[in-house]
Amino acid sequence: MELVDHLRDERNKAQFDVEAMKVVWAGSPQELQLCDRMANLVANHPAFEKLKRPMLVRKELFKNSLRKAAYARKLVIDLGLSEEEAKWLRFYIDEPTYPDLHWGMFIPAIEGQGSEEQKEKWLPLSRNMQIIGCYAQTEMGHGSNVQGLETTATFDAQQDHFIIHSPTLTSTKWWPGGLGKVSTHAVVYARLIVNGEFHGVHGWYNYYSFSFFLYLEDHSPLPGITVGDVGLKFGNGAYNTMDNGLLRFHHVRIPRNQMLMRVSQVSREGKYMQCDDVPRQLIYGTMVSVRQTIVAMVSRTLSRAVCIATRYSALRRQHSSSSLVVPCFLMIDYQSQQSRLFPLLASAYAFKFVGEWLKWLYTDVKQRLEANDFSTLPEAHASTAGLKSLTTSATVDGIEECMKLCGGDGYLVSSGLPELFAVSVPACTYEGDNTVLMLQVARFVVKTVSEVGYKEPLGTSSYIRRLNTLLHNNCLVQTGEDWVKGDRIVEAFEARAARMAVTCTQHLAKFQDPEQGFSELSADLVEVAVAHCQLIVVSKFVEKLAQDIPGKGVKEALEVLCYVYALFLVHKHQGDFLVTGYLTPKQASLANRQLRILYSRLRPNAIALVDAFNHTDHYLSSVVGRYDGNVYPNLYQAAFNDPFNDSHVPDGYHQYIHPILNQTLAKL
Ligand SMILES: CCCCCCCCCC/C=C\CCCCCCCC(=O)SCCNC(=O)CCNC(=O)[C@H](O)C(C)(C)COP(=O)(O)OP(=O)(O)OC[C@H]1O[C@@H](n2cnc3c(N)ncnc32)[C@H](O)[C@@H]1OP(=O)(O)O
Ligand SMILES: Cc1cc2nc3c(=O)[nH]c(=O)nc-3n(C[C@H](O)[C@H](O)[C@H](O)COP(=O)(O)OP(=O)(O)OC[C@H]3O[C@@H](n4cnc5c(N)ncnc54)[C@H](O)[C@@H]3O)c2cc1C
Repeated sequence: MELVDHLRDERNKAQFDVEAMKVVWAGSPQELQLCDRMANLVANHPAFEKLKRPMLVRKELFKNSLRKAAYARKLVIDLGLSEEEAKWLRFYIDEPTYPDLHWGMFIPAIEGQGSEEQKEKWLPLSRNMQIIGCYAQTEMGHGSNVQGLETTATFDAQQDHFIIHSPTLTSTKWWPGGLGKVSTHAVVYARLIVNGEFHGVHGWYNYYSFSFFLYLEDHSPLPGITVGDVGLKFGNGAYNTMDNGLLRFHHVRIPRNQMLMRVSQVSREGKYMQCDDVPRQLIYGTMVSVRQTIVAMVSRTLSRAVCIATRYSALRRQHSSSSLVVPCFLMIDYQSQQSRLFPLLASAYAFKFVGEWLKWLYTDVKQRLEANDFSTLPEAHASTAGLKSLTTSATVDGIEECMKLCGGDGYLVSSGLPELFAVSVPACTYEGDNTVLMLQVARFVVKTVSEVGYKEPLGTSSYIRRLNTLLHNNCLVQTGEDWVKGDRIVEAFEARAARMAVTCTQHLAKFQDPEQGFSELSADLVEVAVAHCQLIVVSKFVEKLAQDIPGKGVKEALEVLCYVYALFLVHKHQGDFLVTGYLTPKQASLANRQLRILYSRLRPNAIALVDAFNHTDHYLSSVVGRYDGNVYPNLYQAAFNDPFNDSHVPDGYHQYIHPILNQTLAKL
């Protein structure tokens, strides 16, 4: 039977080579081929069916996710998949499970913080999954505040042991993924006590937390250990496939050599030593690595929501105001729909490119760290923290907007959007609360501004070198067309970021106690950080356009997306641009007018731009976002696939409805 493509007319409107755009989106022909292969492997394997997931209760859901993880492992072994292929396989299975933490945090923590000897011992076991690990840092009373961790690790020189203990209820390890039911091991963060003294006192810290490699359980917990799941989380399905756990220690003894010893060591005699050439911040290294991975992945999450909303918008018709009978307007042709949808489409591409750049930055930093060069660590910390915060917040807001853009049908689980929202929301909190991370960026920016004159700003903050120009030269835009020039756009974002940073730095200087100033100005500081991070995203998009991009019309389509992203932000934050005096109201309104023109240029390419994401229907798992656009019969069918429609008479009908109809409520 010939398949009807309900979006064919839309696809025919494309003004660029979609196959070439797929390569740009994927990053390279090899990446495209790899993702395509793994996506289809998952889509065509019955073990990875996921449509019934939201109907399962927690225990069934969890068992189902264990089954999928086991099949994934079997595929990795049977097909001899590489670590990179296995990563994409897990990604397309599209279900948070314990291997994410095992591969994403437990192994990187050992790689980053273990001594050579420890790595040699534990990494092969971990990589073969003979042990399964998690990353136990957060406690019930301390998440953002890592300095506040209360779990203790006391050295017992007599027995050459550490004694791990949870002294208070609030010191209970709380939230680590994979901890609750599955992990056999954990990297546990704790305060180190040697000879009755807290160690590692430093200018920045009252005390440090240290990481220990711990054996947790083999079916039942070891003596002195209490372990469990933190309980049901938001959303049907969603993050409930993960066993986020709780963990308490009652004077649990572990051998001394289970302290991860790259950053600091405790000798047999109980002597504490910090490696001179390794900065303390390295114990935060795993978080930097995962924040980078989140940024690398987040564009796919946003692209998925945008793909669903764009396809449905290009299918569903509404009535024109002149005729309430004949449906004529496609939803996507409403200017108001475009002004909500197209910036999200542009954001997905913008986040993809900034994610690529961040991956490059992180790879470079990692190589330097291995050679004990720590000079670019502050830049890497600020960029990973800030971009993780900016992109996850925008993505989660974007998914919610996509749900609304699909009207009532977006709210149906069969649209794929509610579960996507529920599974994504915690990304704004895990791996660092987004506000707390923005405050870290603000510290970095303010410090850079304060050091002007005696320390050269580098990398993403090098615009601060031109502070004088950015503070005093105002925008030169005279026409709408002036706004679609890369250097002009970047300069506008630089001037806004620099002016906001300088104002905040001046306000901070008025406080005698800098920490009090930082606390009182924290809301303004977050805005400074947002401006700095948006500048990074815009400038990386503009830099991408300067590269050689093959394929008919591809570069032109990307240019439109880049300016939509940038001018949307100018419009949204026009208060910043006006208050800092960089823009006049006329220039701001020219930017907005140009944005509308760009929307009309983007419109014919909209469907082709979401097709270029190359998402399978399995990955989208959305009736309204299907590739063939055959929405209505499938929407109708999906209603009857709901087990609630198995019977016309629901449980309880006879018991609770009949008494009302029969006027026999008195017998209840
Ligand atoms: C929307 C959909 C998203 C879809 C994403 C898909 C994801 C796929 C990825 C798959 C991979 C893995 C799966 C992951 C699943 C999620 C798991 C979640 C796991 C966790 O949540 S683990 C726990 C994370 N916890 C945190 O992040 C805690 C946050 N808090 C902190 O980081 C710190 O406490 C702090 C905020 C940095 C503050 O610390 P402190 O007060 O001690 O420090 P100061 O502010 O005084 O700074 C001191 C000094 O140190 C510098 N610095 C701080 N942090 C770092 C760092 N990480 N690296 C380097 N340097 C750092 C700071 O700049 C200061 O320097 P200065 O003195 O100014 O020079
Ligand atoms: C799904 C999920 C998975 C997780 N997985 C893991 C894991 O595998 N391992 C692990 O160790 N942890 C994990 N966590 C824990 C996670 O890292 C923490 O929740 C996170 O770091 C935030 O800490 P918190 O919950 O204590 O929030 P808090 O720090 O209490 O923050 C609460 C509020 O206070 C504000 N706030 C806090 N501090 C400041 C400040 N200094 N200035 C201004 N505002 C502030 C925040 O912005 C936020 O609005 C996970 C969490 C979730 C939700």
